[in-house]
This record gives sequence, structure tokens and C-alpha cells, in this order.
Amino acid sequence: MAPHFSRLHSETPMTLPVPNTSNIFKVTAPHVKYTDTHIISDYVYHNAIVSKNDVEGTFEVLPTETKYQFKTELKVPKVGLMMVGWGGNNGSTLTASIVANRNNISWRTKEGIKSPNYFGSVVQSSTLKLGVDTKGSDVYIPFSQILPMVHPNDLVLGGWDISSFNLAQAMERAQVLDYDLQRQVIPMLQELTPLPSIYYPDFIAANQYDRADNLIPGDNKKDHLEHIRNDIRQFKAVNQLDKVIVVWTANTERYSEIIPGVNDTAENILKAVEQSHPEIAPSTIFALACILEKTPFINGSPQNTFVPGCIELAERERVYIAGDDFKSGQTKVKSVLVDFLVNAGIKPIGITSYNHLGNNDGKNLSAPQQFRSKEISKSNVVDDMVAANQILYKPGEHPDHVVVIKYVPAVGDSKRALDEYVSEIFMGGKNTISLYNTCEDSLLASPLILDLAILAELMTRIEYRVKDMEEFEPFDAVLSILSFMLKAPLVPPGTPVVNALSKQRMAMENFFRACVGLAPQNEMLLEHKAPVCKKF
Ligand SMILES: NC(=O)c1ccc[n+]([C@@H]2O[C@H](COP(=O)([O-])OP(=O)(O)OC[C@H]3O[C@@H](n4cnc5c(N)ncnc54)[C@H](O)[C@@H]3O)[C@@H](O)[C@H]2O)c1
Ligand SMILES: O=P([O-])([O-])O[C@@H]1[C@@H](O)[C@H](O)[C@@H](O)[C@H](O)[C@@H]1O
Repeated sequence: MAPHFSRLHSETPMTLPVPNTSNIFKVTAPHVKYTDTHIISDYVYHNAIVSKNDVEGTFEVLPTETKYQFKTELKVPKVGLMMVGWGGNNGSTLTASIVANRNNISWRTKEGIKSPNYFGSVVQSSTLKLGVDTKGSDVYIPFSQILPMVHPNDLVLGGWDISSFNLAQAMERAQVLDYDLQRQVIPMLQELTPLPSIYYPDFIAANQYDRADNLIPGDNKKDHLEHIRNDIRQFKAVNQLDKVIVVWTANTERYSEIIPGVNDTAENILKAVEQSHPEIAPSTIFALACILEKTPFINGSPQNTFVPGCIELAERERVYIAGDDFKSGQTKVKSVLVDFLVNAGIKPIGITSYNHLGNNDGKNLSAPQQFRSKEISKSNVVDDMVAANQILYKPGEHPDHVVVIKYVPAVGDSKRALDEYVSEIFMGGKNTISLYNTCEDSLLASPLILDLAILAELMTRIEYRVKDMEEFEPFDAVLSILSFMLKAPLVPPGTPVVNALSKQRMAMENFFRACVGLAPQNEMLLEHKAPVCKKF
């Protein structure tokens, strides 16, 4: 009888260092092919089709297999990141932070010397398990090494703002970064000035009026669309870029009304722009401009930028879009905690998310219509987790869920977030979890802009095909694979929305694993649970 595998000693998992090349590992297997330009991997996607017998209340499960082939272009292009709202807290903080990282600028604080980093970026500061070593210990690599990706330090930065402040002035206005860091990056940031943008007062709070001194002239929305398109082309040409990614990190807009014949189809929305229809928002103008320029566009705010006509145009033009609303703080915690509670068989019945903050985002959100956009994106995050457990919740039953945001200038960007989760537990018991969270909100959101832009660019280099497809094709235009970074994930019409953070991370990680020929991470650790008859 073959020797049983001896009990493993629990060695600390190993994380390989971040190399200066993208070929930190190679998968040796017949189903993975490396060429000079691509990785091509075969992947068998396992699913299970369930049919219910309503009479007996039983299910029949039919396991299925779909054979995919993924092709990833290895060459990392020269990429520009253009931010709409570049002069805001997020945009200026991210710009200063990239400059600090790129130039390895450290700074002094009362706690001592601080060094630049990309903490909070999944791509730059998280790892994923590659496999186990010959002793059975886990081997982890930096997430950024699973496939060749753009490094944040190499991003060429640009963008637009309705405020004329240069990036140094914007950074000072934001009051997010330590002074000794600001002092050192000012010379580099004062050279950076946002392009003039489009400002339709009706879409953001009236209290933003004073900032709006950097505007594209006129009120013709078709001219505005073409102006933005030209800005993108010019930025790409002047900086000799291969690609540009545009991220909306400008103010939260009110929701746009969906009007049949205006913004319900690709053809109608382009016609509505020609007619300068009042219901076309600035963010939608930017999205349309990007789609027509074959440039991925990501919405980091909660408004419904992607009205049906915009989505239809993206799908027609096969240009990637993603949104909505960076998932950075309370909502990120909520998408973990509710997932944990419900999957532990504990029933949240009351969720209260209160916060106050004093930055310009909070000022804009102090207006009812802009707050309503944010309230929607912050409130829908538990729907999928609740719907998945019909033991705890009857169909249509939901926890009480309240979102409160108050504007308190005195605290600046240092958001104070208080959350309370009241749950029913065993035998009529109650459990209350209270959380108090304070931090510079922009330091949580800025790294997500990097992840969104870098992964969106990576997705433009990956194609797939299944049986009967001669050619490789891009994925659906709506990049739901980016949902980990977003509060209200946009998904292809008619497909499910997943908010649980663990599922979002699993989907993203396993997709990239499949692109290099690795099976999904399943954490079964069978090698430690069942006798194995062969060495690792
Ligand atoms: N933690 C976070 O900071 C966080 C988390 C999730 C979502 N968000 C969202 O990200 C966005 C930016 O957040 P922020 O803290 O940087 O806000 P901010 O108010 O500091 O920055 C927004 C910037 O957008 C500019 N702007 C407004 N309308 C514009 C337009 N039409 N074109 C170009 N620029 C325009 C403003 O002048 C301002 O400089 C907000 O919508 C916010 O709700 C932020
Ligand atoms: O990310 P999160 O903490 O759930 O939500 C945040 C809100 O609590 C905050 O009031 C708002 O200003 C930020 O834009 C962000 O949306």
C-alpha cells in the first residue's frame, strides 16, 4: 500500500517577492500555451442546472461543463488614466500619491517617517494563492503578478475638472495628505492642470456653483460630446499612449429620468445629445464620448450614468464600461458582515449606516437629490445575500436598512461612520454589532481608482472563445468582473447582481487563474484531509 502522506507541519505560507518582470511564474501543463505575445489557456467551466419539481418540492441537478479558451496579450501598453473630477479629493490625493510612490518620496509625521505605498489597492497590496510547495505549504504571489498588468507608477495622469485649481492647489484644498508630503510634491503637481469640463447645474448640488470656473463654453451637448472626444484623442497623441482609461470621480449627480425615445436606446440617446436634451447628464456625455472613442469608462459615483441607451451603445461598440460608486468604507464592511451573518444562519433585522464628513463630497451630498443617488447605492448592497437565504427571510422580506449622511465641515475628509447591525439569533435572542470607523475617506477610495483602471485595461487584453467560435471575442461590454471595487455593480442586462465581497473577490481571482490555466481556488485542502497516494 502506498505510504500515506505524513501530517503536514504548518509552515508560514510563502509569498514570493514582487519581481521586476511579469513572468514570476509559469504553468507547465498541456492545456496552457505560452507564445511570445500571448498566454492561451483551456478552461473547463463547471456549472449545475437545477430544475424544480413543484409538486414534490424536489430539485433535479444536472452538472454541466463548458470548454473555454482564454487568450491574454502579454505586452503591457503605455496607459493614460484620465479622471473626471481630477481636482477633487480623490483625484488630487491619488495623483499626489502616485507622484510620491514614483519618486519614492518619504515624509515626516509626529509618528515618524512615512514611506509611500499602495495599501488599499487589491492589485498592488493583496496576494493570491498560487498553490502549495513540496512540503504542502501555501505559496502566495502578489495579485499584480497573476497576469501582466500596468504598474500605477507608469500611468500617465490627466483629466478634467469644473474647477480651475491645478493639482497642487487641489491637493491643498482637499486637506487629505500630510503637510510634509504635500510640501515635497507641490512642484510636480502645480504643473498639472485639469482640462475644462461640462457643467450642467441641475445635476449636482447648487453649493458646487462657486467651483465652476473651468468650463467648456456653450450649452450645446453635441459640441460638448465632440470636445471631450477630442480631449481624449489629444491626450493620447500628446503622451504617445497606447490606451486611455477614463474614471468618473467627479461629484455625485442626481439620477437621470429614463425617458422612452430619449435615453432608452443607443440611437435615441445620440439623437437626444444632438438636440441638447436637458435630461442628458454630464457623466453620460463623458460615457458616450468614451464609448465613441473606444475608451473604457468607469463610474465611481452612484448616479445612473449608464442609462439604457448608453449601455446599448457600449454593447454595440464593444467598449468596456463599469460602475457604480467606489466601494470603499461602510458599504464594503456591510458586504462582508451581512454575508457572514446570513451565512452563519444569523438574521440581520436592522442595519443602520450613519456617517458625517466635511469634505466637498459631503457638501454635494447634503443636497437631497444627490444624497438620494448615494442612498440607493448604499442601500441595495444586501439584497443578494438576503435573497439567498429563504430559511431566514420569507420572499420579499428584508432587514430594516437606513442610510444617513450628514455634512459637518469641521471633520473634513475624516469621515466618522457609525454602523449598527441588529440580528435575531438562537431561540429568540438578539445580537447587536456596533461599529465606529474613522478615516480619510479619500485614502480608502483613491486606491480603488487604480484597481478599476488597471484591471479594466487588463480586460481589454483578454479574449475568449468556446466551441463553434472561430475567432476569439471580447467579453460583454459591462465589466461586472470589477464589482469588488463598486457599491452598486453594473451587470449585463438581465444578469444577477452579486454584492458579497467574498464572492466578488473569488470571481475576479478565479477568472484570472483560469486565464493562466489554473483551476478555481476552492480551499478544500483535500491533501490535508484525505490520505494521498502520491507526493506533491
Ligand atoms: N471615499 C470616497 O471618497 C468615495 C467613496 C465612494 C464614492 N465616492 C464618490 O467619488 C466622487 C468623488 O469623491 P471626492 O471625495 O473626490 O469628491 P470631491 O467633491 O472632492 O471631487 C469631485 C470633483 O469633481 C469636480 N466636478 C464636479 N462636476 C464635474 C464635471 N461635470 N466635470 C468635471 N469635474 C467635475 C468638482 O469640482 C470636484 O473637484 C463623488 O461622487 C463621491 O460620492 C467617493
Ligand atoms: O463607501 P461608503 O463608506 O459606504 O460610502 C461613503 C459614504 O459613507 C460617504 O458619506 C460618501 O461621502 C462617500 O462618497 C462614500 O460613498
